[in-house]
Amino acid sequence: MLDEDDDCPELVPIDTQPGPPVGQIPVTIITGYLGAGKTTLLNYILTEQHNKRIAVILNEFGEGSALEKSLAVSQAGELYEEWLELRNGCLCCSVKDNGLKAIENLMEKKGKFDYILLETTGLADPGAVASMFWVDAELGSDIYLDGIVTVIDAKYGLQCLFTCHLKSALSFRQIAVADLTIINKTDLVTEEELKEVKDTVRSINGLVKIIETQRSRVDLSEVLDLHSFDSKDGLLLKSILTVTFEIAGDLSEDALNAFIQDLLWEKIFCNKEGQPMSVIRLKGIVSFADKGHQVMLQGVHELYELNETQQLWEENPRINRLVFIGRNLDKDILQEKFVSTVLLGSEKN
Ligand SMILES: Nc1nc2c(ncn2[C@@H]2O[C@H](COP(=O)(O)OP(=O)(O)OP(=O)(O)O)[C@@H](O)[C@H]2O)c(=O)[nH]1
Ligand SMILES: [Zn+2]
Repeated sequence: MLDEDDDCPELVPIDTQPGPPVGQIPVTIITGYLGAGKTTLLNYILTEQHNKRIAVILNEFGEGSALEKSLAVSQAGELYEEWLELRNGCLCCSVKDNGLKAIENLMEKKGKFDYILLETTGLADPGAVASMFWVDAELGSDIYLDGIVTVIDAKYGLQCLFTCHLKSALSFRQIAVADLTIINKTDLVTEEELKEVKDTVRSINGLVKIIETQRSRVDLSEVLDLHSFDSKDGLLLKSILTVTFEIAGDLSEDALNAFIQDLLWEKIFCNKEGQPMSVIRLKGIVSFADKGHQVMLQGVHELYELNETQQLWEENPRINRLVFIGRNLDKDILQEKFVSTVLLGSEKN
């Protein structure tokens, strides 16, 4: 719950739960199927009275501009736009990784924001976007995920939820991971139809908060600063573990590929109970002996990539930092495998 004092732009959570560290910036992911009213919601939020500097990131695929994302920033009430050129690979990972990079770049240039709103494309899986923020929080990012808001078109949104395959899977996931659902365009449906939509949402996500709107007009306090993940380990993150370790030295690139493939593809690593480890998200900075630059490891489910970064190791100690998020992970076992098979200079190399 937040202080609503108008003279106080620095809103400080006063709850007693272990919240995010002071100074971290909340991100709200706004998702929902094509045309549900996401942009309408963002515009509404930006023009409402508030004392926040809000950065909005639009991850949309406009006509012919798939390689660019528009970035609009509301500062002291005025809206200006800045175009960031972002390299764009696959929909899920590159878009969100670049999204985060864009935020970081922008903060460097323009100073910090109080709040970030990220509109995903109507075709995005918000779960994958969200996992990006968990892993970056682990790596000490300035940004934390505040909540996932899913906008639903009351008239067309769920119409074919159980008939059209692609759409249903997406809409289903968007609702399943939501902390808040906004059933929008209530002007287009009858009471009965609205109730049906609400029941469907409820059946997919029994815990989610539901708000009904026209033109996405919501009370800002219902959307921002939800702190959905501060104490959420028991819900969405249930049984999902994070393992982080740091190992000094150089790695064998071939051995690292083999290790990752065993982990992500073959799933041959098990925890002490014999359950196979399952990785949802993987990220790291690693060192290869023949490379002066740091190498970034990025993985989402079965996909991963290793890319040389601009960052030189120079005189910095070469320390590999790895973060794994997933189920049945065991730090001791993972680290032992990693050190014995991937690290150069260990017995097997
Ligand atoms: N009748 C009605 N139309 C609405 C309402 N809210 C939004 N719209 C209209 O719905 C259309 C889509 O709204 P957007 O906000 O662009 O939807 P979006 O989710 O951002 O769409 P994409 O980014 O293309 O996925 C626009 O023409 C809006 O004017 C509403 O409550 N009622
Ligand atoms: Zn939009």
